[in-house]
Amino acid sequence: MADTALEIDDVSKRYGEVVALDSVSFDVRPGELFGFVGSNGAGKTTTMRIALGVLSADAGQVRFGGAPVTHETRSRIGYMPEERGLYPKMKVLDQLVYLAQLHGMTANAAHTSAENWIARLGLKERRTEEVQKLSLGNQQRVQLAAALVHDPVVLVLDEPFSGLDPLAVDVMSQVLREKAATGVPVVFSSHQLDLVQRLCDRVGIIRDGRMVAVGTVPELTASGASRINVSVPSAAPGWASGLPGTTVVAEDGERTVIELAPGTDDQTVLAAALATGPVREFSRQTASLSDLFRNVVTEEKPA
Ligand SMILES: Nc1ncnc2c1ncn2[C@@H]1O[C@H](COP(=O)(O)OP(=O)(O)OP(=O)(O)O)[C@@H](O)[C@H]1O
Repeated sequence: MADTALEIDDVSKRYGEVVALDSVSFDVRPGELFGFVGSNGAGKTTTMRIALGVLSADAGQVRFGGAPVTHETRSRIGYMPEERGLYPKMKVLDQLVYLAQLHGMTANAAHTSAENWIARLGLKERRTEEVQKLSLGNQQRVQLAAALVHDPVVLVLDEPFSGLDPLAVDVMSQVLREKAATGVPVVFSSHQLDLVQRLCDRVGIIRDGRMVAVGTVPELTASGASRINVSVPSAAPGWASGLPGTTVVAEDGERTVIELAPGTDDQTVLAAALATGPVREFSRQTASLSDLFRNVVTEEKPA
């Protein structure tokens, strides 16, 4: 089942009067790390639970490798639920071995895999401790191990980075990258947009149960306005005002931030800057997922 995509196709879900998902579609391609972002209550957990099959959709379909997700496929998904869900009194190693066997591994294979992930995730000294006695961050590492221990062909992780220290964030990031590099589609939700931008191949933004953007960050930010930072020490204040196709968004001492309307040639701005005297800095601001997110979640809703 390697090299197959996870497809969420036109999925809708209501909880009574609440429309949690309204025709949500996106796909997570083989080998891809896909970041799923949205405000609180936007519908991420609901989508992921439906993808896993622990919740049924009212309409639409989830497919893996082109076929609807079945009980068999489901057992090959690695899932990290938001509410977590380990057995608190079970010891780390026992728990992982048990979960791997539950997913169909032999006792030997389960043991080997559990020990591998324990080592990989820095849990060796904790392997015989009860999960409930671990710190939250370490519990989360165990939770990741639980999602990986049965060698899943798809990974669906609900906020795997929340509450992790920077070192654990690095470990988690590396593991997810490595897993994707083996051809597995990996989707995770997160509110840490800088991290999502750094780590993910593509992102999907959900708002009030509807997908409002799907693509790479450069694709999603390409059509919007871009900003440049200009530093002109000898310019008079207001030197940039009135340049066609531009808006001055900040002026702080010698530094001016100028927003270019789509299609505006930045060389016109450079020429105007040079006309004031020496130019110390002239650089484009990298478009950020945070800016894009703010724009799409605060836009007026379509009628
Ligand atoms: N069991 C439930 N019963 C009723 N409404 C629910 C239930 N679960 C979720 N909802 C509602 O469905 C919508 C989507 O919730 P969901 O948990 O999927 O959002 P989310 O994007 O994961 O949010 P968060 O970032 O806060 O985890 C919300 O309006 C939520 O209140």
